[in-house]
Amino acid sequence: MQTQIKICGLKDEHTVDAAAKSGATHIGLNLYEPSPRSVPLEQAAALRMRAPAGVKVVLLLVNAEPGFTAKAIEVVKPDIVQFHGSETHQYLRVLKSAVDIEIWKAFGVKDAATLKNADQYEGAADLILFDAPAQALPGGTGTRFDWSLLNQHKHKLPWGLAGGLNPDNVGEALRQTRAILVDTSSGVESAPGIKDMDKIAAFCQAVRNHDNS
Ligand SMILES: O=C(O)c1ccccc1N[C@@H]1O[C@H](COP(=O)(O)O)[C@@H](O)[C@H]1O
Repeated sequence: MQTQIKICGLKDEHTVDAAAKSGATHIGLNLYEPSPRSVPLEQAAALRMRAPAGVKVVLLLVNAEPGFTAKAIEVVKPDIVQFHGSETHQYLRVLKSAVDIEIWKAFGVKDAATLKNADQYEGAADLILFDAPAQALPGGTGTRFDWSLLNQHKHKLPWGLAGGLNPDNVGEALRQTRAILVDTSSGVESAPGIKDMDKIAAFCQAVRNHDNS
């Protein structure tokens, strides 16, 4: 089975096109203003329209107000919303019953307790995204966590891997974790917030090389 590939933090149509052409299955649009990868709502809506059929659009929010969340979903019409803050399973369960799109919840993995906490999101999220712990930003840190923790846990939900993935390490990450989805942002950039088309292509190729090995 092909690994799903999410390229996150796209800000313009050229990088959306490059990600799609390279074989990304998902693109991420970031509405978290403090991030160098954030885009205004209107730009996210325009980029959503640019994504070709077959490429799923993931809207990234961090502790957004419920009113803004509802507006963002209405304006952008994403396939998926990725919550990357401290959103509770109770909140996401209510939201999930009200919308007809996938809900993803990201966690910064410190230790085994993080993975147990993620299990509580059964029925509240469709997929868990395991990322490195927050630093100045809650994500997009370019750092990894201890992948071996993932193999020591009996997961209750489908999960994907994020955090410090790049073209050079994603093959090894997949060998070690057998993740069904990999997600990268800073690992395919030349500077914070500036995507590098060659790195996007190399990342996708490395994933496909793994899939075909
Ligand atoms: O990318 C960001 O700036 C960001 C900001 C706030 C929350 C999440 C963010 N990105 C997500 O974090 C993962 C890991 O990033 P990286 O590959 O380590 O740079 C990324 O894929 C996004 O889903």
